[in-house]
Amino acid sequence: MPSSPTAVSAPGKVLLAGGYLVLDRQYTGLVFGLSARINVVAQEIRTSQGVQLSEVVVDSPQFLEAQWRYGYHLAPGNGGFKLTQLQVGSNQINANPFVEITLAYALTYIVAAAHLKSSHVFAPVRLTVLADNDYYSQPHSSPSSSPSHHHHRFAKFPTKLKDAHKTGLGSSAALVTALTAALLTHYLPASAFDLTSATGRRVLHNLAQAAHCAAQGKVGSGFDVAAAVYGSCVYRRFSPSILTGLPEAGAPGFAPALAECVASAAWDVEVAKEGTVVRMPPGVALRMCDVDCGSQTVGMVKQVLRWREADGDAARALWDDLQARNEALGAVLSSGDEPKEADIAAAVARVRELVRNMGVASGVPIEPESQSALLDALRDGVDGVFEGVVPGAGGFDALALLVRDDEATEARIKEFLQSWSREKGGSVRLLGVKGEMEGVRREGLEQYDGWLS
Ligand SMILES: Nc1ncnc2c1ncn2[C@@H]1O[C@H](COP(=O)(O)OP(=O)(O)OP(=O)(O)O)[C@@H](O)[C@H]1O
Ligand SMILES: C[C@@](O)(CCOP(=O)(O)O)CC(=O)O
Repeated sequence: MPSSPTAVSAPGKVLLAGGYLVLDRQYTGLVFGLSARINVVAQEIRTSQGVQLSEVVVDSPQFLEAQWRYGYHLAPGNGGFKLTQLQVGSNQINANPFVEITLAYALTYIVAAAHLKSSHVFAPVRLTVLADNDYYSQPHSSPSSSPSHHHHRFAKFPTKLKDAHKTGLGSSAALVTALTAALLTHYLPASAFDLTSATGRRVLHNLAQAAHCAAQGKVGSGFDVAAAVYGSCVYRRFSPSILTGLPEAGAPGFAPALAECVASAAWDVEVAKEGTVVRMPPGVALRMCDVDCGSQTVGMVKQVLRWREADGDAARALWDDLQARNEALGAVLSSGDEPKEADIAAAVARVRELVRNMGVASGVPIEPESQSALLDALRDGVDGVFEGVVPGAGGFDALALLVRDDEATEARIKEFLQSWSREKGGSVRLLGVKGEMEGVRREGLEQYDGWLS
């Protein structure tokens, strides 16, 4: 009997306050999960009786040529599973390192940590990835223009995934987290992995962080994976040294090292969400704007860290002040009494001020002038917009706004952004996403009608 399909989803992220600081364990980030989710459905592939296949198929049916098929085998010297991408039709192989590395990590972990025999055979599986449309800024067959009932939530994009313009909501972290969660839930008994338990989430978090760092080729703060697992939180990063001894997937010793790493007590990450540590007050929404003006700055993190190194005491004083203002913003948002709109606006403005100072001091366009002008115009010209920031690393790509949570405000923002885009050139657009508290979760299958083959 094939097992029944398993569906999970993980949210996107926005770092409302704490960009750069959160790279250092002495500081924290104010992280919000977003209502845009990446869903993964795991289904057993039926094979003819007696036929055994070591195969995993990953499909992203919203995009062109987005299927990745892998065979896998155990690598010698306890190296865990090594994957080999198989050609699909006559198409050139297009690698997806986030998918490939996550599969290698999750399958290896399942065998190594669940004490399965190393000769363990997995029933072949198909994983279908469905992402909420706001992760990508391409025009698409929107729900209203698509009469077919099964396209009501997930759009078809007329591009390959590599050509899709991402909006920066953390698709890779949500993907890695949801894929890992789907595989662990699908292959392990509930007694060995339970997504809803604190232990299950810790295993998922540690494994997804390790896989995401390997796929990215660098160790960031990891706030995006934390948001995908835990949802909105105050985040203090893990010490990067936890990952330094880990061999590459497939290299000798990888399997036991991964199991040990995931279970290690050295994970010193702190995720605070109990009580009212992080939340949006009633009547307030966190909204995102996509700023698609084409300019991008690379190396921002390096340059800010270089300034911090060089400026020593002055930089430390600025970061300490900014941390206090970030915490004050968190406190205003989560205070038991309903905060006044003016208090929210003032707390965000105080954060913005020091972020701008950090940008000037480091020479990095964290809140570039064009973004300052847009934020000021929204705040001063649109009723219901309290304040906003350039989130995360800053730059030209996005804005996060704190606004009154009603349709009239939403309509005013949209209208304002249309005329702003017309007058200034470029394209600024309000996304549909809102801040949301919940992290990874199991999903029912009904919402994927028409997408599962
Ligand atoms: N729908 C999807 N199906 C399969 N893989 C996906 C999908 N969406 C994203 N990915 C993977 O994630 C990668 C994009 O990750 P990247 O970290 O560059 O962007 P992001 O996480 O969305 O943005 P940011 O890090 O700026 O928040 C893609 O190249 C692909 O490997
Ligand atoms: C600059 C940094 O603190 C935030 C980057 O955030 P984003 O990718 O711009 O959302 C880097 C990090 O936390 O890994």
